Amino acid sequence: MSQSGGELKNLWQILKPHRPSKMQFTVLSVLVVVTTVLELLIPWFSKNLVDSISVDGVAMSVLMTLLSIVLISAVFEGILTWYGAKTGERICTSLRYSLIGKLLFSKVEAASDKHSAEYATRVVNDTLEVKTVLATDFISLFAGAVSLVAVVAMMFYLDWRLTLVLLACVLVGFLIILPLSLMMSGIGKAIQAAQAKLLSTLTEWMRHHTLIKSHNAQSPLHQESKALLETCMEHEVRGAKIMAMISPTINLVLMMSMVAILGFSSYWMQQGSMTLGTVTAFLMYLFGLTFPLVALGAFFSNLFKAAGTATRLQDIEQLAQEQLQQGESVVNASEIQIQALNFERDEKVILNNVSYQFDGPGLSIVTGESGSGKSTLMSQLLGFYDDTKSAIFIDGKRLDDVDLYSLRQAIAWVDQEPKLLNTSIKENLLLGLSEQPSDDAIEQALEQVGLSQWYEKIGKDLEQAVSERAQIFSGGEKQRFAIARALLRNAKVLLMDEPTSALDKHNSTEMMTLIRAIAKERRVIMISHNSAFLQQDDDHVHIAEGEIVKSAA
Ligand SMILES: Nc1ncnc2c1ncn2[C@@H]1O[C@H](COP(=O)(O)OP(=O)(O)OP(=O)(O)O)[C@@H](O)[C@H]1O
Repeated sequence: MSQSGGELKNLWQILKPHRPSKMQFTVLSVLVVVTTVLELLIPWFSKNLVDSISVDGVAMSVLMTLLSIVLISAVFEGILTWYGAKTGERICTSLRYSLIGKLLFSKVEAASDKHSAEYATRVVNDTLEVKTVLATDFISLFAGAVSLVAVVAMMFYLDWRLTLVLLACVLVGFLIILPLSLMMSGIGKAIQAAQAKLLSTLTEWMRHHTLIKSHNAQSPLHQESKALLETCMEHEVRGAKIMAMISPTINLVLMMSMVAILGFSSYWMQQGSMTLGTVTAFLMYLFGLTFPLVALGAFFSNLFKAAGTATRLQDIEQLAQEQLQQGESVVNASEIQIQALNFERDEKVILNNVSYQFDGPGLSIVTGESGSGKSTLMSQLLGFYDDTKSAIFIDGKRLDDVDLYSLRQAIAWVDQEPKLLNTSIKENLLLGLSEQPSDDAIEQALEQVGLSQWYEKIGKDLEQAVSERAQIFSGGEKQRFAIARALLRNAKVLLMDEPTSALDKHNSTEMMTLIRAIAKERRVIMISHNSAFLQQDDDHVHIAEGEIVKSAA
């Protein structure tokens, strides 16, 4: 199969689950047929009108009928355009929703080789190409194809000689336009790739704005953006060049047709084998052909552009998905057992034959040198990696058989640099909660983590936006906020990755007091480089080169 053929097949596979219902398709077909029939009647009645004109005047009944048809036809055309666009928009929205779901439910490692902004570009921009084809071009093509067949039939009926002249011109035009449309496929793909690169780079720069400023990197990056913009422009200009060739070609075909038709018709009129009314109707039908021909040209060029993006969208459709809410529920997570766990990536052993057990409430401190595998071990407990699930048991149930949704309700992860979404304080705190706690319960959680003063300071306004760089928090406040988020979901186990790393001595001591208080009711597994925090009763796990070398309860 040719490359374009393969891409068209991919596009169909992507769109198939989102195609319109039978009902929508029927409504659309009826609208197309009615609109086309009405449009075909206009030249026919015009012919009757022209042929009825005499020195006595014009036949009023023919004139009134013609005016009524013109009005009704305009109304139907409006309804068809609106309904077609609505159907196309629905398909595009359904496709985007499905792609966003694939991204959100994908396995941790499935999407890790791409920059996140690149996926965002694909979902928003690549689907725009698909939407153009569906919401406008397809409907135009559908209506155009029906009217093309009908117009040609009417023309044959009016005068087959003139129709043959016209068809010969159209065939020549079509053969010129088709290869140009095929060229748009490759250009479409190149434009999408260049725009995705620009967007992901810009997102990255804005995310690390302070890093860039502090390193005086603005000018070189600004220059770099020029190269990216120029690549985008080059592809766009190539696309515009092709489009610039398509439109005049269509016009040229129409002009040639017009000259040929006028020449032949004046000859046949002088011969007496054709009336003025027939020529008028024929010219009106010819005018009516412009729309289907332009629609055909636009459809093919945009279709190949959309097909070019289909492979990129299929990458998202095919991301390995995680199945949540399947298997046995985790309720307490009071016993976490790791049995001979091995974790390897890129032929490198990261965790080697790790066995350990965490029971009930209390504090476990995981120490080890940088890169020894502490965070990797903790992330195994959330069931992110299929290949290690059989080595982990929660309350006696193998992680393979456990419902991951309930597991992640029971075990909360507090990152070293707590992640905050660019939304309100409240939405950040209640992330993923199905039952919304009251504002009082939120206030209590904030008080429990020592954020009462901070809460007063922000005017107790939970709807306040948390910007991406979260300037309303200090490092320690952000950590506490993330702990409050874990407490609000009533997690039974808290995994904390170096919660004191960004804090001074005073704040570290306060944070440890808070963690110890929380560990009275829950199991807290805390990664730390600082073994000075260890107290006699603590459970201490020391990792070196992916192996547990010392543990004490
Ligand atoms: N999914 C993965 N694919 C490839 N390598 C990985 C993966 N997960 C972890 N690693 C590698 O495993 C090693 C251990 O990383 P990890 O983050 O667990 O160390 P750490 O002990 O927590 O270090 P630090 O104290 O500096 O945070 C690193 O070299 C890391 O790159």
